[in-house]
Amino acid sequence: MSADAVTTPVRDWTAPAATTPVDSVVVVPGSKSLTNRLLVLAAVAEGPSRLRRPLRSRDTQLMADSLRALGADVQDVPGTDGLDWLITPGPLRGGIQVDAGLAGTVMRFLPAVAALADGPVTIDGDPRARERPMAPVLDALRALGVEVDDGGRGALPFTVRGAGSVPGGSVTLDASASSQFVSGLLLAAARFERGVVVHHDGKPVPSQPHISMTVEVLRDRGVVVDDSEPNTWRVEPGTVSAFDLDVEPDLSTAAPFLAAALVTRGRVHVAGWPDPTTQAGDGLRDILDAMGADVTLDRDGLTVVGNGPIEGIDVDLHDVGELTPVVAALAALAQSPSWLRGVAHLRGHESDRLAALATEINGLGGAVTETEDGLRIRPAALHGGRWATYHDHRMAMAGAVVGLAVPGVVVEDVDTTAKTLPDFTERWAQLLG
Ligand SMILES: O=C(O)C1=C[C@@H](OP(=O)(O)O)[C@@H](O)[C@H](O)C1
Ligand SMILES: C=C(OP(=O)(O)O)C(=O)O
Repeated sequence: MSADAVTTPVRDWTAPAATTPVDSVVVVPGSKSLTNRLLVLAAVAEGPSRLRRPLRSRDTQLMADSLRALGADVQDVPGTDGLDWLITPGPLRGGIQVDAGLAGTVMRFLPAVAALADGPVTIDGDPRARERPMAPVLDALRALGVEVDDGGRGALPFTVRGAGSVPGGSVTLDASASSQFVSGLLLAAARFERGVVVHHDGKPVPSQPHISMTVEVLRDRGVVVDDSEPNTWRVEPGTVSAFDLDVEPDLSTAAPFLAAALVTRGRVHVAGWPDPTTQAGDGLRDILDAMGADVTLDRDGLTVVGNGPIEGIDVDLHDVGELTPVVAALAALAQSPSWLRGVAHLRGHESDRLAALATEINGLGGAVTETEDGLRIRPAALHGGRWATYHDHRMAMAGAVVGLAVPGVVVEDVDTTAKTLPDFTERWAQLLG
């Protein structure tokens, strides 16, 4: 959808209340963050790559479509479990427009790739995407020798004037609003003439596991990355090796399903939980344990059992911000107060998640106070009502979690979950049997 597109009718969905404890084995699809990183790397690699069990969702389709427009051949091929992606890199071409939708990974990862194209690449997205912070990436690209036209907005839409090559070099930016600013520069930097040295200067960078993920996927492709100095990342110029690999399941997508074990005092097993992993969602193990669940990781996967009331939690979510909506939903159902801290940057996510969570939980009778960088959530008796989702997949999933315990929660525009999980409501029905 472009910012000017006509909006389609939305589907409201009454979240099913659980009448019995859930007891379910859940298979979640591939990680959004890994799929979109690997698609980018495949498009700048030295040969064809195969992505097995990739996530197929709005965010990853937008990335695949954008890379096709840029000249990569991205084919659907039958895999062992659904369709794989076979990506053959081609000369990167300009003279195109691409749609980032509401995908942070597309809007922040593509500009550096577009800079390698042989002409202008215009990137736009949903209306809300135009409000998401973008300026540090565009300014950094300019400092690295790339021409970017953004009409002075520092936001979508903008045009990267690809010149076929990027000089690269050293750049300082403030990545306190999003780790994706750093990841987006590093992912394409091996193809810059001098590589890149990125320095962060500002409040701490959020979502550190996502930067570790970027560094790891680059190193696994033979790219030399030095992250030994705090807040500095150096990528040497060189080639990116082609690959053939399985995408790990998306652990952040697992969050609402695991939360259901606590809410219903049931049991949920997520198959194939990777260990070790750089995914932020792995933080769920400690968070759910602290909220009163029994959490067991073994070679088959992760099992979460809810045996008693949900405990409130005092937690800094700065590194794992994308878990906040589901943690807030659990906190709203807890028997003791919670304080979710360190997530001011969530105001620039798909929605202003702090405002959205406070508004929606309070709208059901909750007791939530927004702080500058988080939420204070006190126990309160909740009642049914409408739950607005603000085009935010994780708001919809948080509404589903609340609805397990509170009959009559109507999640507006539930299909916004297509950003990362197109068949969310079917999977939720399966979870509840
Ligand atoms: O690089 C990535 O794949 C992501 C980084 C994080 O972004 P922020 O650092 O903007 O929070 C995370 O919240 C987002 O869901 C995915
Ligand atoms: C912040 C998120 O997404 P994006 O990749 O669009 O930033 C998210 O999925 O929680």
